[in-house]
Amino acid sequence: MLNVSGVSRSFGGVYAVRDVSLSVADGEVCGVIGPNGAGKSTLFNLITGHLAADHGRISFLGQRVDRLAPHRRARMGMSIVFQAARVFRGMTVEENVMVGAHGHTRAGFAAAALRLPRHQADEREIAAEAADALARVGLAEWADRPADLLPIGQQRALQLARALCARPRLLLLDEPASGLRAEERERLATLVEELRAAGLTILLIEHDVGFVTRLADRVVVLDLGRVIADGPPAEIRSDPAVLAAYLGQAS
Ligand SMILES: Nc1ncnc2c1ncn2[C@@H]1O[C@H](COP(=O)(O)OP(=O)(O)OP(=O)(O)O)[C@@H](O)[C@H]1O
Repeated sequence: MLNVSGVSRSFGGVYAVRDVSLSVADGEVCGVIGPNGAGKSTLFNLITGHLAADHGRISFLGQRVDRLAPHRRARMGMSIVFQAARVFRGMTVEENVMVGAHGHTRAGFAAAALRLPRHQADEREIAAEAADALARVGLAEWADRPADLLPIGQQRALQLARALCARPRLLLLDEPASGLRAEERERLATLVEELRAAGLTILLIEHDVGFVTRLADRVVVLDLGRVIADGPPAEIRSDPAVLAAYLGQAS
């Protein structure tokens, strides 16, 4: 579904991501881990289109996308949950999720924002989808409350519901567990497990190694911008190069 091939990106002559290749198969949960400064966020932004690569190719659903703007990649079915919780203030939880659905309706986001008549036919369909997505992430009873009153764990769940509303082929999660308390993290892990069981393809970039090795079918490890390991979680946990990279970090 996703193929990253020989991708590099440098800042001021220093490589943040260097000759990175990885692929994500249909229905797979792929985790990307690595110590601080390994290049995880840079790689994530290269895949979503928020950063341009200096070299290499990125293909999605068999089509080259590395020159496409983020919204074009989103239209093709990439849905992102950003690390920083972004909820629209002054909107309810349900309205926040409905925003995610406008990309694939006939009238589209502009018509929705301007409240054009043709948008109103879409509105019922979107509301039903939003309700469905909220139920999926366990937020159904919060639907009518102001989104900015939600605790951080539930704001993350709201973002997930918004991403699901866009009917993603590939869900991209940027450090979804960061800033969450233990029980919120546990709830999020359960949610990702449910999405995985439903067959969704997920790329998960994460600091928390335990979180990733629990959820991912395959784990790619970055260090100093390069891939140092790629394999099933059990193999990654005992890989000497991975242990050395994390030990180097701790010392
Ligand atoms: N916009 C930028 N300008 C200059 N240097 C950058 C920029 N973005 C990233 N870097 C550098 O690239 C390297 C990789 O950074 P990146 O944020 O991708 O790593 P990371 O694995 O996400 O780190 P962390 O876990 O700390 O978030 C770092 O050395 C960082 O300082």
